[in-house]
Amino acid sequence: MRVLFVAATGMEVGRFVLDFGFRVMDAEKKNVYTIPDEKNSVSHTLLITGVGMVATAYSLGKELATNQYDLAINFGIAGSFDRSIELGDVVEIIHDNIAELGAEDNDSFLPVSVLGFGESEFKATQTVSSIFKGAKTSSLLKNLKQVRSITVNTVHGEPESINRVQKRLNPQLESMEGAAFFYVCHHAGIPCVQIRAVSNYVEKRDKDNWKIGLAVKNLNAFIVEFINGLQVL
Ligand SMILES: O=C(O)c1cccc(C(=O)CC[C@H]2O[C@@H](n3cnc4c(=O)[nH]cnc43)[C@H](O)[C@@H]2O)c1
Repeated sequence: MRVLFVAATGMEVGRFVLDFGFRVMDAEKKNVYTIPDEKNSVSHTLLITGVGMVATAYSLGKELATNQYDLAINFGIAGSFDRSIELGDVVEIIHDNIAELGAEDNDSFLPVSVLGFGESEFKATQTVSSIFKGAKTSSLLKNLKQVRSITVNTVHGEPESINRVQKRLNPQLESMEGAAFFYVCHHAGIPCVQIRAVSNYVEKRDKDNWKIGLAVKNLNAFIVEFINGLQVL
């Protein structure tokens, strides 16, 4: 099984890279790390795309143009609108939306689907529980909360715009890459999942409230279990 791990920044993948010895194999591709297992039966690749939808679509499209994978997993940190999710919690995004893709029309927003120019809503095509169904795996891989997210170019940080997007789409999370990842995977026909750890609540911007360290630690613990779980499938 070939798995492509996709993250926006090196900051989000620290322990994961060290533990498994991912290495840059091609000097021309400094954002692509690989590690075959001893039996070469599972070949993992890690792609660091850069932050945002444009960087994600470019890097992922380029990688998938010349390589085949059985599964792609997008992982990173995210902001939460939903206060029942604790900072540091790891969740699975099963529905994502390119929230700003459309047109303003007086007081309403017309999504790109209504304009007749395509889709802005995407679903994960796999779930973690379906991947590990029937396998003896860590409890971290079980009972993962499934949530709905939006993907934005501008991180929400003002009460007025936060209220507006909550009224329109009622998202639980937001990131800057997730829906672009789903978009590319759908078009390339690659099964895809998205895992994120909550680093902050979506609120008036105050970086002192963010728990990036905790989110990255929990996210990496999850990914380590995910890779270990793949070995016993
Ligand atoms: O300094 C800032 O204001 C700031 C705002 C958003 C994100 C950052 C980062 O350093 C992380 C970028 C990375 O994290 C994801 N992320 C984390 N929290 C959020 C959020 O509340 N809304 C959207 N994206 C978020 C995002 O996917 C980026 O890849 C700094």
